Amino acid sequence: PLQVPALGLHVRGPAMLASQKDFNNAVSQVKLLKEDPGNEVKLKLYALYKQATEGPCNVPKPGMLDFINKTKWDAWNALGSLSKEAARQNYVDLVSRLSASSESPSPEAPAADRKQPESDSLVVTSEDGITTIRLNRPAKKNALTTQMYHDIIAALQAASKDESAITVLTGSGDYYCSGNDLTNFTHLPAGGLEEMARSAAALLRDFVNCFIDFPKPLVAVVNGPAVGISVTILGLFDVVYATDRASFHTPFSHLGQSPEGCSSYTFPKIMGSSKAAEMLLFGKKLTAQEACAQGLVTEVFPDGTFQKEVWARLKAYSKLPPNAMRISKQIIRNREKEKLHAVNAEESSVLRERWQSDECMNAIASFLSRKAKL
Ligand SMILES: CCCCC/C=C/CC(=O)SCCNC(=O)CCNC(=O)[C@H](O)C(C)(C)COP(=O)(O)OP(=O)(O)OC[C@H]1O[C@@H](n2cnc3c(N)ncnc32)[C@H](O)[C@@H]1OP(=O)(O)O
Repeated sequence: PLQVPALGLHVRGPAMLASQKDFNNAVSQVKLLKEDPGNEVKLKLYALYKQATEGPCNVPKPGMLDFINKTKWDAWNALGSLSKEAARQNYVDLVSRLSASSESPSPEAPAADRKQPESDSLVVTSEDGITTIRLNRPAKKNALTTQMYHDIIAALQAASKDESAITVLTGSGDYYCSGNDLTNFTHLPAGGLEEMARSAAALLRDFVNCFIDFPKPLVAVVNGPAVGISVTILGLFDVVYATDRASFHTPFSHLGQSPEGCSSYTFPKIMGSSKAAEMLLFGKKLTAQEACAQGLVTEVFPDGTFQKEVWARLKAYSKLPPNAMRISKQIIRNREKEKLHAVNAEESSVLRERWQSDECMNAIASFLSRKAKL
């Protein structure tokens, strides 16, 4: 069979083509799927549906800022001159594969061990004197949604007042965090791009302020690669433990953006101005060992023993007198606080402008249409 490269679909001979009735049934079946098939598959379904019902893409390309319609248009347009009949067949085949996989149980794990369905993108637990805030969107590499920024703020505020001695931020799955969820920029409010940038800058400022003001020892347990804001705020943690699988990447220029999380101030202080510039201007990705050598990471552990070693150490530290730890942190942090708040305000206001720039819009559109990866 011929391949339609962008979507990996097959074109069959006429004898095997699905009827209109099969197609109508498949359209109804999609609504009954038990599991959300994810955006990429939904985009395929959309494109095939349009091709099957209207033929090759025949509408003007939406504007650059109209992310969602432009992504849909790209998917439809990528089907080129695929015939309506072949598109119908591919749609039916895809729905039948989706229905089969949503009905059969996952073979990976025995029932007793299987992970419960994710109900929440952030999980907060308190045990052994440690409050753990866990980013829990492993399928999206723990990218931070707008709701997660709000939830992390609330979790930090609660942790600052709870009984625990130490607070930890970590991630579920193979990533620590892939930074800001780039689809946050596609939900344009009534006030348009300007209003989106204004409210995102206000939220960013509140979010970073919570890290600046956090009164107890704050530890990052970096369980895998870290990108963007999840890297920059590490400069506001007290201790950063990383697996040797972790990497540290701040691709702000690639995204038409600029540094946040006070990194324009903390990174040059931590690693010197030229190493900081290589990361923040040129997006140089550091290995865990490099980040440790440059002072951003406290200690690197082999991935195989990472969790065991780190948690054993944190449990021991959590038994130290909590007031002494708080007071020591205050002395270390207090003389810097005013400066950090000023830096945060400036970075947030520069980003507010950046988010409205063509450079930024183009970079995000490019990610969303999956033409580019870091
Ligand atoms: C209040 C607002 C404050 C804003 C503060 C600003 C912060 C700035 C930043 O944080 S800049 C950094 C932004 N992050 C990125 O640019 C990372 C983008 N992601 C990638 O480049 C890659 O996904 C990867 C390198 C992290 C991982 O690549 P890999 O091939 O291993 O995995 P996938 O690409 O297939 O990813 C799996 C699914 O996860 C989705 N995803 C990953 N990261 C993000 C993200 N940052 N935003 C949105 N979605 C993300 C990816 O799209 C895949 O989803 P799918 O399975 O539905 O396709």
